[in-house]
Amino acid sequence: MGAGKSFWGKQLADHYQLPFYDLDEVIVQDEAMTISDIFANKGEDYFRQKESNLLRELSKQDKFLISCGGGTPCLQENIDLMNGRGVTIWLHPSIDVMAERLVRKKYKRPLIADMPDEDVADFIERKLSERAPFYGQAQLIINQDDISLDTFTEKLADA
Ligand SMILES: Nc1ncnc2c1ncn2[C@@H]1O[C@H](COP(=O)(O)OP(=O)(O)OP(=O)(O)O)[C@@H](O)[C@H]1O
Ligand SMILES: O=C(O)C1=C[C@@H](O)[C@@H](O)[C@H](O)C1
Ligand SMILES: [Mg+2]
Repeated sequence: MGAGKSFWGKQLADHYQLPFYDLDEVIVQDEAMTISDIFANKGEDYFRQKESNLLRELSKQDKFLISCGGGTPCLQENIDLMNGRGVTIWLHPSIDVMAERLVRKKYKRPLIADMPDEDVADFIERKLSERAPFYGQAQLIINQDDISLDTFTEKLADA
């Protein structure tokens, strides 16, 4: 959450002229509901199932770029699918940078929407340590705060 997947995914897809899918946005359009409303009305399990189904569906295409959701890779079959279909990148800025971004857009993220601002950094740290075994299976890791499109294109050229 707040790592910059949606922010950079769109720019990278434009750069490489690839069809772009922000998985969260695809879910929102398909359900005609915000993510917060899906969590509240249909539950997280429903969201996770939908997320996995749509990932599988979108991955049938030839060339594409997906910005997944923060929880998408945390199901082994999802990270296996992503690694099998292409290049995966773990965007891993510092916790402080992510917390600062998320506090501004908390309402969009049901996992933190009702959390006091001062608790967000601890929550991210906890989530990251739970999720690192999955995120760490990505083929490339970008763990700097100041990055540009060149940061990606240089890494991808070597991939
Ligand atoms: N390098 C950056 N410079 C400035 N703003 C940024 C940068 N990266 C991300 N942001 C902003 O930070 C916020 C969070 O980024 P973004 O939505 O891309 O995260 P995400 O990884 O897609 O999170 P989620 O897992 O919740 O979908 C957005 O408002 C985005 O515009
Ligand atoms: O980190 C997460 O579990 C989430 C991140 C967002 O991308 C959304 O998929 C949703 O808010 C859940
Ligand atoms: Mg996103």
